[in-house]
Order: sequence, then structure tokens, then C-alpha cells
Amino acid sequence: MSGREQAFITALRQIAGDPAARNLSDDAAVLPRPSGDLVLSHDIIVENVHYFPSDPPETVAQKLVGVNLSDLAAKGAKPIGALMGYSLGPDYKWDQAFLKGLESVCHQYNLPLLGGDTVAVPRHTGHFSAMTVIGLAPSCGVPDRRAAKEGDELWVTSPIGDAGFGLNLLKQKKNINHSAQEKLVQAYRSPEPRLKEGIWLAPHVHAMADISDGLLIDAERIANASGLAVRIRLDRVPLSSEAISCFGDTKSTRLQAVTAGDDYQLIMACAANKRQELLKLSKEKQFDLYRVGQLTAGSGLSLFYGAEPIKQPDRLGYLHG
Ligand SMILES: Nc1ncnc2c1ncn2[C@@H]1O[C@H](COP(=O)(O)OP(=O)(O)OP(=O)(O)O)[C@@H](O)[C@H]1O
Ligand SMILES: Cc1ncc(C[n+]2csc(CCOP(=O)(O)O)c2C)c(N)n1
Ligand SMILES: [Mg+2]
Repeated sequence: MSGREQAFITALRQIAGDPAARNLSDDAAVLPRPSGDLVLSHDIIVENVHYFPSDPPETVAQKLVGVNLSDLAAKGAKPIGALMGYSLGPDYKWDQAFLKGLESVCHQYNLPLLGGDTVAVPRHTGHFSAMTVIGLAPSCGVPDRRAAKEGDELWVTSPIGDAGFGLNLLKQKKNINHSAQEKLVQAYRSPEPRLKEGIWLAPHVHAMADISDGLLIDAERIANASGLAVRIRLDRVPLSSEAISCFGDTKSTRLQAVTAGDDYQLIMACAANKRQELLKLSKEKQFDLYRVGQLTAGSGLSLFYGAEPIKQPDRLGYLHG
């Protein structure tokens, strides 16, 4: 988050005083209801900020739904509906292809589209779309980013960095002609929210979030929100075989992977005595879970490669503005 974005959200906190807003410090709001709490989140995506005008419109729809559902995944919530905001551009065909992608992704996640709003924008305004998603809270309670405890271990779902590497390939305007490159570009264009994993993990975690801006920055946010420090082991971060085959496994590729963002993996803080339980869960449910760090007393982030301390990168993640 840039200084300006940070200052704006700090100012919003004066307005968003309802406890359901969780002090605007979590991925989503949690609205208590007698029939079961609701989890609500909203994300906007903008051309040239979140995707390229040259990205297939079907994948822009997948990204819109994917990034929004990812916030529900991070709260262990089950999606029950969505509202969409849409900017109608000059290109009718683009809008038709977007709709095709939207229909397919809503079907994939069994997500009812309940309404929204459409505006025609002037020709040179960039395309954007927005979504509000509504989910049913897990019965164990909704994990909060502010609830990590001293001594907790930090875990992530896998892989980390693929989308950032895919973005790099597209920025370099390389021909994407290799299946490993295609997989990285696909991770960038069509993030897959970790909904099932979020539901399985919610009862076992103290705190959970999704990784949208970058592993380091999102880990630091959990630590800050919980009044703790965080230590991260760069060598333990899970890179995909495709990322390694395209970019190699060096400290510098690992630093890129943990600062690029767009991962939409889950990051969680869990009691150290839950380690075996988590490993058993990931084995039973067949998903990958990696222990990448620890929360300790104090504040701030420290980075290690094995036992060797690593200098913090200038940028811990993606910043707007
Ligand atoms: N315009 C806004 N009005 C009200 N609340 C906002 C606004 N922008 C951000 N927030 C709130 O501020 C907090 C931080 O926003 P941010 O966009 O960083 O959310 P996030 O879910 O952590 O990240 P991401 O958008 O990458 O999923 C969230 O609680 C969000 O709901
Ligand atoms: C064309 C292009 N350039 C850069 C990026 C990288 N990027 C943009 S926003 C963001 C964080 C999540 O967004 P938010 O914080 O708004 O939820 C990241 C990692 C991209 N995806 N596309
Ligand atoms: Mg989020």
C-alpha cells in the first residue's frame, strides 16, 4: 500500500467504526446475523493496473471473480453471491467475451450473480470492473488478521511467485511458447482462489489472510495487526517447478517471488503445537502447505536464508501509486 493509500484507509477508519468492519484491518467484513454471520468483501480491478489491455477479456472476468473470492477463502467463508460493477467500453466484442468468461467462472464456483451496476465511460477512460462478494462464515468463527499469537508458526499454500513471474514475461513481451511460461502467465491472468483450503484451514488457524500484494508485505500486515514481529525463511518459500525452470532458483528469484504479489495463496499463523495436525490435514485433503516462518514478540519483519540473515528488499510488496 502506498503512503497515499495508507493515509486514505487510515482516514476511512474514523468513518468505518462498526465492529463488523474489523477496523478495516482484515480481508473482509463480518456482519453478525442470527442465521449465521455474513462475510463481505469488495475489490476493483483496473486495466493497466491489475491486467493488460491485451489480456483475453475472458481472463479479466476470471481475475475479477478470483481476486474477490480469494478474500472469502482467507476467511474460510463459503460464497453465496456477488454483485458486479462494470465499465462499458467502446469495444462491444470485448464486453461479449468478458461476459462469456464471467458466466463460465460463476458457474465454476457456483456463484450466483445477484446484481450490480453498469456505466458507459468516455473513450479514453481505462476499463475497470468491481465486485462485492458475500459469503457464509465458517461455524468455527472467522479467522482475523489481528489474532496471531507470539510463538505461532507462519504457513502458506503453494506456489508463491508464479503470477509475478508471469507478469514479468508479459512485460518483457516475450513469445510465450513454452508450457512452463504458459503456466506462469495463466497464474497471473486467472488466479484460483483457495476456497476449499480456506474452509479446511479456518478451524486450525489463529490468523489468516490471502497474499495479494506479496508474501512479505502480507506477512508483515498480519504481524503488525497482531502487535508482533515476523521472521521469514526465504529458503522455505515454495516455488513451482515452472518458475524454477524459467527463472532458476536463486536468492534473487526468491526475493522476487515473495515481493511480487498477485499470488492469491493463503497465509496463516498457527500455534506451534498444531504442526502435525496441519501436516495431516494437508496430506488427507491433498494440498500443499509450507511452514515459512514464525511470529515473535516485537515488531517488524526479518528475513533469513537458512540461518543467514538477509537484507530486507527496498520494497516488501506491490504498492499502489
Ligand atoms: N474505498 C474504501 N471504502 C471502504 N473501505 C475500504 C476502501 N478501500 C479499502 N477499504 C478497506 O481497507 C482495508 C484494506 O484495504 P485493501 O484493499 O488493502 O484490502 P485487502 O483485502 O487487504 O487487499 P486486497 O484488496 O488486495 O484483497 C480493507 O478492510 C478494506 O475493506
Ligand atoms: C499490468 C499489471 N501491472 C502490475 C501488476 C501487479 N499488481 C497490481 S495490483 C497488485 C496487488 C493486488 O491489487 P489490490 O491491492 O488492488 O487488491 C499487484 C501485485 C498487475 N497485476 N498488472
Ligand atoms: Mg485481501
